[in-house]
Amino acid sequence: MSYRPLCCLPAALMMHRLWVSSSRVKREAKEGDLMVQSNGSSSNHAPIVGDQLGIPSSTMATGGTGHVGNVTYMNSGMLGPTGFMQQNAHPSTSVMMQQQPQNGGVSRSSPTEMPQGMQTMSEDSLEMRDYNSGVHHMHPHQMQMQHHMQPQQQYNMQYHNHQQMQQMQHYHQQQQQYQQQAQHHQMYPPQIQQQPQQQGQMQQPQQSNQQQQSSTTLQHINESSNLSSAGSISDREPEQAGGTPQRPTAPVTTTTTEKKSVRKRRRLGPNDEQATPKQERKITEFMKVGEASGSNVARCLMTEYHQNQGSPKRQPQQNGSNNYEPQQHPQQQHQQQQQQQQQNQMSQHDMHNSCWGMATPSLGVNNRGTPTPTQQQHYSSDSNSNSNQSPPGQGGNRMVRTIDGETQTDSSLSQRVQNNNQSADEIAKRDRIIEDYRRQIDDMNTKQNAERRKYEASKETIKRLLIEKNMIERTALRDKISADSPRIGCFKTTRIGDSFRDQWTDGWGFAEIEKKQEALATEKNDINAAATLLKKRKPAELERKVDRKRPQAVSIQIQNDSNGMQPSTSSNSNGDDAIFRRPEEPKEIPPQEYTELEEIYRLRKEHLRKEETDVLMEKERLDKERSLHMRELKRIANESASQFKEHQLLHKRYLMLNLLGKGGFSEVWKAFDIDENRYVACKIHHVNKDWKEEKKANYVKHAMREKDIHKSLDHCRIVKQYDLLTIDNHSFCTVLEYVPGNDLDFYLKQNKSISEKEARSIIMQVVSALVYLNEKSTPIIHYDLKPANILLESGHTFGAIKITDFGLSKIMEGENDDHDGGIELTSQFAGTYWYLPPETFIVPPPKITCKVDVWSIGVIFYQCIYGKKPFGHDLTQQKILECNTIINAREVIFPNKPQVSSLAQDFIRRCLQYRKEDRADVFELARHDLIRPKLPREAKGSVSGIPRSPSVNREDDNI
Ligand SMILES: Nc1ncnc2c1ncn2[C@@H]1O[C@H](COP(=O)(O)OP(=O)(O)OP(=O)(O)O)[C@@H](O)[C@H]1O
Repeated sequence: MSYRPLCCLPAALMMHRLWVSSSRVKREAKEGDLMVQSNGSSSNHAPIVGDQLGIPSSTMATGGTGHVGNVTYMNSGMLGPTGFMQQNAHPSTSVMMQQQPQNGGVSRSSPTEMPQGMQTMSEDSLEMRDYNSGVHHMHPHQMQMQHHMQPQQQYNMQYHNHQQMQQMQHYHQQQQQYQQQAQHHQMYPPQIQQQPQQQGQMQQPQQSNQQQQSSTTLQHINESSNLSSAGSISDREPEQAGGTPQRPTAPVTTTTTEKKSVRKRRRLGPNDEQATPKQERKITEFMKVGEASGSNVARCLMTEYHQNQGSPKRQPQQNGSNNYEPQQHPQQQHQQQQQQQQQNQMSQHDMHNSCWGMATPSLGVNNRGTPTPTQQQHYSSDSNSNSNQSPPGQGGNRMVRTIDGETQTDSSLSQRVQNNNQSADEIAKRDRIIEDYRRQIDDMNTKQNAERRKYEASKETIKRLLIEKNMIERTALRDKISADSPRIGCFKTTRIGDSFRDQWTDGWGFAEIEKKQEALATEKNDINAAATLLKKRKPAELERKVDRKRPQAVSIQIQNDSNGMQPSTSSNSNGDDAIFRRPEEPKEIPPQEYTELEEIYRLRKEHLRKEETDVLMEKERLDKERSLHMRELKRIANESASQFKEHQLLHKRYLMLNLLGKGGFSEVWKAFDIDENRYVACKIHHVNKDWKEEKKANYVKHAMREKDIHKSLDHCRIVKQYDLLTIDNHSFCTVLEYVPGNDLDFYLKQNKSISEKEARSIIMQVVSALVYLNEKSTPIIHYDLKPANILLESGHTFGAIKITDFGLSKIMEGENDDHDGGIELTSQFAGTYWYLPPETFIVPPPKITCKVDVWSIGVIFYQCIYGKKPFGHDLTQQKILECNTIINAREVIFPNKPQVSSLAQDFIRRCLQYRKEDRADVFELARHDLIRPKLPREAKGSVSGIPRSPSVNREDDNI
């Protein structure tokens, strides 16, 4: 950048610089650091000013600050007399006017400063001249600031830069025009003088009342040919030293100020004023000056100056600046403006003086590069508190005091130094706070990492413990199975023809029971025989008493028995006996002995009956054990053969524990979800690699449909589906809610049948789930309802149930599907035939509806109560198909035992109607008296709009 003496600058260029400096002024004013640029740490400002003004830096620097003050005075002197600065611009702006950026006046304050400067200069056209950059050029100092800024601060500044880009572009173009004109004429052409006014009118119409002042100012600028000599600090000095023109307004009462200015110039020496400013100065150097300096006095005065100027744009937020000052409330602004207007005429002169007086320090502030916007904001806050909130009168007094002599200037200098120190303290304090925050963040991160490690460790521990527990359980189970196998039995591989098959062989427990039963039977026979013989030996006296016509053979038999002889077959004797041998007639025994023996035999028979019952119960138990044992043996065999037996962790989440069961194409594993900390059932679907592609596709299609249907269901009587995982190319897994108990099929195998009450409880819950399925916008047919798909939560039949396995489910959707008429049956002969209705066996099948499930409910209810299926109980699936068993199942027949209520029978009958049109639907079942909610007597029959079922008399409801 090049810097030209102010005296050589055209007015337009000076205007531009005024704007540039005004933006500095804003920052100065906010920071209130009049002497910032005097800080030796940033030498780029002071030398520039000194050189430009012909004042050596060394001379200017008074304690590192005085030269700035001088420079500012000089600048003020340059402009002050014109009245321009008095009215419109902060005196410090004159310093900026001396800067001649090489890029054609592109040099400007940072956008973050600019708005404030604009506010300061907004009363005339000056501010517009700085917005003539077609491209945003970051002020070097701003760049430097950004370099030192925190990222967030940089972002803020860049953000504001961006906001002001377009506005700046317009001004920049104008600036270039002015510069070109100024270079041509080297004088102050009239059009340039007028231009700012016009622009001011365009850009700041609210400031039109100050245009006259601007014109005056320009005129004074023209008249100020000896700008370089006007190197005074305040507006008063130029009047003295430079012989500058009079102020058009406020009466000149600047004696004190002028004296001060003169004294200051004298201190600087004559050469200072005459020194030719250097041309080559970097704006960055300028900006660096006074980085750490600040002055509350200047800030205060500056603020008051602006208040007295009545600029409504004083608020930094209005122009998107970097929030150097807190935004003032509009009402507060208005009040201040009113106060300022009232006092304006009275204190205008003083104000102007004070403005010029504060110009010097404000230059320092202007050129002072505060380290961060945050700091600037802080300073501005101070400034605000010192100025904006102070009564104008007080501000005026302060200004007067400030300009009241050199002693006072010295004191203000020391105050500025003090403020600088305070600023440094503030910065240090903020650094400490930032450091504290950093430390806190680091601590939190460390804690978070530790927590994460702990969490991972807990998961690992849970996993390890679960595996350990499972291994123990597995071992215990296998040990038990091994121990039970000899007693209960086991599968033995035997050769049958050419092939080998696993055949079941009962263990010794069954043999023992057989032996017991045989022994009991023998004993029973013996007792019966002895009792018969005893009767034959019954004494005559007793005989006569009882029956005088008693056959003699009986007494003979009793006699033989008492003699230890086997009873003869005399009772069966025929003619042959009489020919070959005639048995001896049993001798009669004494009545006492007969009575005793008779009692003994009777008691022994009773005992035998009890023993027989016990043995039978034992056999039943053993049978149950055997079915459980057989299932466990199969399960263990399947588990051992499974690829998931080694406690795999599916998707880093599901720990496979043990196999629950194996279906046609799937295996269900109990697993533990270590993310959710709950047990789940993982149903793993396998696609056989050897299948044809078509079959594979069909299987996957069904599995996907099951998944899609199941995941949309949310009912307490339906097993929930949590997740779907892909395991490999041939298998995937659906993660289901784990139901700890057995399924109803296993329970019925164990217990044959259950009570009607328990059966009704189960059926009630199943109907509830079916109502849910049928109330959906697209109803769902389960199609595979059977005891194996009803899970008993508690493991017995007097608890909650959940239905599962939607592998064959059908959704009643699509254009061709009529919800009432039904849907096409696409997979005929799939499912379990005992539980499917007749229409599903008809070829071609008619449309099916939810009444398929209703038929299944009837079969399940019947089976639960009677312990057998109503149709084809002893038949295999194949036989049922061959014999058309279900197609011929026109009427259900109820056994006499166990006794079942007519309500239950009616319910079953409504389910097992041959024609689906005659059969009840799910909603009718829900309304059936058997399972509908029991309500108070008066409300019966009219609850929920569901009419009471008329078919059955509730008197029978004695289940
Ligand atoms: N969510 C679950 N919670 C607990 N056990 C379950 C769960 N789902 C299924 N099981 C059990 O897993 C075993 C196998 O279930 P699956 O549904 O595969 O059997 P299936 O119905 O006999 O087979 P298929 O699906 O071929 O008809 C059954 O014993 C069943 O009780």
